[in-house]
Amino acid sequence: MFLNALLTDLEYTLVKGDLHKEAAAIAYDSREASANGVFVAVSGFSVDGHQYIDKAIALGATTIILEKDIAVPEDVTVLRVANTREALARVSANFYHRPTEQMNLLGITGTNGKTSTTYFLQSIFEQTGTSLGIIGTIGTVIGDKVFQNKNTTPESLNLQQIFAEMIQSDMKHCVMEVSSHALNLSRVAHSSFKTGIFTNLTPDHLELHHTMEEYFEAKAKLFDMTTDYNIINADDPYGRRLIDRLRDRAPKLLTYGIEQDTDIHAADIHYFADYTIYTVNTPKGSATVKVNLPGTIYVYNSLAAVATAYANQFSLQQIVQGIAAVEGIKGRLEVVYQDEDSKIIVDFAHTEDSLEKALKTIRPFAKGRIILVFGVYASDGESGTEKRRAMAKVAAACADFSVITSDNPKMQDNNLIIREIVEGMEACKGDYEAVVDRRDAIAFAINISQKGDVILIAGKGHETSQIIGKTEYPFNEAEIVREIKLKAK
Ligand SMILES: CC(=O)N[C@H]1[C@@H](OP(=O)(O)OP(=O)(O)OC[C@H]2O[C@@H](n3ccc(=O)[nH]c3=O)[C@H](O)[C@@H]2O)O[C@H](CO)[C@@H](O)[C@@H]1O[C@H](C)C(=O)N[C@@H](C)C(=O)N[C@H](CCC(=O)O)C(=O)O
Repeated sequence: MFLNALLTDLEYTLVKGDLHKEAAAIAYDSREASANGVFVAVSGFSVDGHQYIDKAIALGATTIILEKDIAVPEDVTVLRVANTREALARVSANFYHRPTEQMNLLGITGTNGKTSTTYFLQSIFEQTGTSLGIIGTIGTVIGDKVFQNKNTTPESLNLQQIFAEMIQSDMKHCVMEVSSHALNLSRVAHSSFKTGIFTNLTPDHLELHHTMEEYFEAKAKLFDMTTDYNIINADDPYGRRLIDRLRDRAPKLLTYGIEQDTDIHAADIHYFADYTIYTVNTPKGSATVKVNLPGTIYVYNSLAAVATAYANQFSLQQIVQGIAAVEGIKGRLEVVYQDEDSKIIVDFAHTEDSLEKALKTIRPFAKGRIILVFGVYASDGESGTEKRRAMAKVAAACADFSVITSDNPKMQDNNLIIREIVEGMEACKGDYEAVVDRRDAIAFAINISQKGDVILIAGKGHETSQIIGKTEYPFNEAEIVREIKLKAK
């Protein structure tokens, strides 16, 4: 592509150089720079990309987009912009010929429920033989091809490349989990969303957003980017604020919920240990929905999928068939071991709200005690301490016994993290044991369990690693449980 075409709709100042030249590739990491390419210098959280401009030039970059006053060699074109992350999104979309303008892009945001909603949706789309691409926590899915992303919502350059690959594979529909980080850091800028979906908002990522208000405003940005529908959970207090904001403006608003009077409404809900049945009422009629996952959480997540599929013109029959066809979701209240005496469940719950909901879902069907294995993943600043205490409070209130352990301590002081959870537990007079090594903690929980007990291992869900320091160790909880059980026989 020619550089001047790449710069279409980008606001910039030409510091020096020629625009009538080739722009063969784009890089935001100097180590990925290549011949005749464009290097976009990003001021990061840990380092400043501007200091790697020389390295990018050495690897062949001939155009630099920057936001600071930096001296760059003569023969290189230099463009200055106000925000390089935003510029990266613009040139990346241009480079891949604005793929989202040719597709039906659905964006889901909210603290919890994003991943399972994408899985319900994928199954509904499959009912009509329509393939739906997925970008999210579990990775990117393009037909049979599945690969991991560094982030839940990838950086704009990677994202536009994924969209282009979807278009090339004739995949015209894509559902994407849109994180608040992505919205704040322009990763999804210049992507055209047909539909935006809001699940809920509870405390998380406050090390980046500082306050719930900032976190909410980050999420709310998605609903200024949509063209066809905004789909909102009306039972969530932040959802109701969004509804008030979006009610009298385009695009169309579709609400869902159980408690409030909503467009897509669940009633007559029957909960069972492994599944849930409810009636969904829509403006076009009612149907019975069977969700093969227990608890209110999955009523909400399946409702989000019902509303989205409804907005996308699927029939109620296709919708209920699609939801019933989902047998389970990896790491979402996943029963990884069960015999006559015991049940062991792995779940991604890693916020106080999701942990409480998971424990309350299990409680009515537990014949014995609930033994919870959990930790709190590394997070910076004061919100870390608050979160550790809050998680301990939930554990003390909703589980019978807790095994406090590690969850991706990364570079943080793991003993401090565990000590603060223990302090929270002591303050609430919870029954607990601290076992630093997560594998030992799981073994301990299994060892003390008695007939009828349910063990919930919370935090990692589908994840298959434990990050200690800078090293990522393999850690597959389903396999670990089976190994421990096998040894015990
Ligand atoms: C806090 C945060 O979001 N950081 C993201 C950010 O990194 P950064 O800007 O701090 O990068 P940096 O290391 O300071 O480097 C700055 C620039 O210098 C460049 N560089 C660096 C070294 C070098 O030799 N040459 C070079 O050019 C880097 O490529 C970068 O462009 O931009 C990177 C590129 O997009 C992201 O991968 C990175 O995500 C990190 C890994 C991360 O952990 N992010 C989390 C907090 C996150 O985004 N989570 C959300 C939500 C999760 C969920 O709830 O599901 C997500 O979407 O994943």
